[in-house]
Parts: sequence; C-alpha cells; structure tokens
Amino acid sequence: MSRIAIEGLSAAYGRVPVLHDIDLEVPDGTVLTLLGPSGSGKTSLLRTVAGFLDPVSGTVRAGDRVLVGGGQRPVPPEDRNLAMVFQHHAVWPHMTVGQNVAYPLKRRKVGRAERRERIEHALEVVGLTAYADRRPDTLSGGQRQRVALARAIVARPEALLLDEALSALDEPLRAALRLTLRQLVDTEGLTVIQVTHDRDEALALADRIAVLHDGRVAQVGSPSELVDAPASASVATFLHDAALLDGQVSADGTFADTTGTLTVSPDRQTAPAGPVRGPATLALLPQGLEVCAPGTGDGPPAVVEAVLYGRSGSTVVCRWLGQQVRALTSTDPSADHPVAPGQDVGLRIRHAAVYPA
Ligand SMILES: Nc1ncnc2c1ncn2[C@@H]1O[C@H](COP(=O)(O)OP(=O)(O)OP(=O)(O)O)[C@@H](O)[C@H]1O
Repeated sequence: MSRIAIEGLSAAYGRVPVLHDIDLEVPDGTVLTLLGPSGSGKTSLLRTVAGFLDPVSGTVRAGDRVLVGGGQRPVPPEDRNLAMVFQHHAVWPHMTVGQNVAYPLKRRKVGRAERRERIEHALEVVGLTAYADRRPDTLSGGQRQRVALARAIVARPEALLLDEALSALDEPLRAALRLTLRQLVDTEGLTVIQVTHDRDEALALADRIAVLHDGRVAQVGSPSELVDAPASASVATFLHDAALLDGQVSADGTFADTTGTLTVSPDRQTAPAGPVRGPATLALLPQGLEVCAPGTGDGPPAVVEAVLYGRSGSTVVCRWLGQQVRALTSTDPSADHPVAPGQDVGLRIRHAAVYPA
C-alpha cells in the first residue's frame, strides 16, 4: 500500500466551493478518518481522492504517483488503483461470494492459480472462507459488507477508501467489523481513508482523525489528541457535545462568564489554542464536570433534565446558566444525593477548555 498525500486541495460543485485548501497526509499502513458534521465535505474529499470529483486546485499523490494536480491530466478513477467501499454493499447478487471477490482479478487478467490463492486469502482475512459458494442474498448484511471488503482488498489497492462503510450495520455487527478492519490494517498494512459521522467509530479505528468544518480541516491529530485538546470551540462541541459559555479571561487568568455568576480559576482551564486573555469562550466538556449536591458546586444550581445511562458511566443532562449542559459521571450519580429529572444539583468544573472568542 502507499502513502496518500493531499496538498492545497480545493474543490467546487459548479461555482459553489466545497473544499478549501486541504492539506492531509496518510502514512503508509495507517487509517485517516474524516469526521465532521453533515455537509462538512467528507464525502466530497473522498470522491476527489477517488477521482470522481476533479479539484479546482491542489494535488493528490499515492506514493510517488500524482493522481491529480501538478498541471497534468487527472488519472481516471479506474486507473488509480484505489478501492472504495460504500455504505450499501455493492456486491453483485448474481455471482457467488467467490465470483464477486474474483472479479477485480479477472478484469486484470490475473492467472488462475494466483487468483485462487488471493481469493482464498481475502476470504480468510474477512472470515468468510466457508462462504465462497454462497450467493449474497443468503448472507447477512454484515457478511455482505465483508464480501465487499474482501473484493476491495483482493486487488491489492494502494489505498482503501471507506465511505460510511459500516454505518448501515447494526451494533454489535458494526463493532465486530470495526475490529476486523483494524486487524486488517495491522496485518496487511492497509492504507485507509475512512469517512464517518460516528465519533466512537472514528476514535476506535483511526490512527489520525481530521475534523472537517465547512470544507476546511478544523483539526487533525491522534484520537487522544482530539479528545484531550480539541483545537477550537466548534471541535469541542462536535466531538464532546460541549456547552459553550461566553465571557472574559482577566489578567490573572480567571474566566468569568458574561452573567457574572461563574468564575473558573486558571488551574482548572486548559487552553488548547494557546493562552487566552480578554474575550473568551469556555467549553464545558462533559468529562470535566462533576455532579454534586446542590449548593456545593460552582455558580448557581443546575436542574436535571435527563439521566442517560451508559456502559462507562451516566450522562446527566442539566439546564445550567441558560444552556443545556452535559456531565459525564463514572459512578452512580445518585449515590450521594438524588439525581432525577426536575431535581436541583450542583455542577463542579474539574477542567474546561478555554478559547479566544
Ligand atoms: N453532487 C453535488 N452537487 C452539488 N453540491 C453537492 C453535491 N454533493 C454534495 N454537495 C454539497 O457539498 C457539501 C458537502 O457535501 P458532502 O456530501 O461532501 O458532505 P459530508 O460531510 O459527506 O456530509 P454527510 O455526512 O451528510 O454525508 C454540501 O453542502 C452538499 O450539499
């Protein structure tokens, strides 16, 4: 597989710009996930790499090969040696699983013996060895998506492009295929660009995540970098459902919200975009808020709107300072005091992210 490099890429649909000056690199054998709100340009970027949308400017390279840009004619999609897998499995219903997987090799006139060997390997790595003679309509949705994956990797593409490839599957099937994909990346050295709007999937699968906003890269980094230090208030909101408070950071570094009812000392702030003084936005991250008894928290009391139970803790949704605010608790929030809809609670800020306004 090959490194994919995207440089200065801008694209448009007719006269409407959709991507602005994108620079991204996907090292060989790694997964880059494109994450972002609906309409942020994820699919358009993937289509530009695949060759279905020609950029206005910029280049895309696979290894040393220029796929588009540099003043030369764009390489047509079928000659890019990239494999794409879509949300809705495009396996051919009239062919068996084995025939589906064989198709790209037949097109390339790969000899019979090598073909057999490569098909066996591809079916083995997606766990479908026993299904070679089955027709797609006798398979589950997850198995059909595995066929699409086997057909994509059998051709040994330079990179695999996944467009919401797991989104149509139910959990826990999606979780199982996520694991298969991650193992494929590690054992087969796949280079993958994946589009998803599923934040957990992005965090689980990616080596690096690029968050897109309005056709621009808002942040690119490892999953832990994105979780620990969202680069802007909009990334914090998108990734964490953070609530945003307007205010001021004074000379000593204390944040005070515009209502004058909440102050946050500098030791409880992180500043991922650099030190902040003056007008500021405080992002209240759910994992940085603690639910406590009324009267013992920061600022005025909050009113509980809902408690959402989760495997790794509950999310307590509150109305606080005129906003909906989420607090993630790792323990039973009602152990020390009642936490139920309509009840008053305190919210204590353990840490929050501050950005220039
Ligand atoms: N064929 C098209 N012609 C014109 N505009 C388009 C076309 N496809 C997408 N767009 C517009 O380009 C913008 C980006 O769309 P795109 O599908 O790349 O976003 P996305 O992040 O993948 O969204 P989603 O998560 O909803 O799939 C949107 O405003 C969309 O309306």
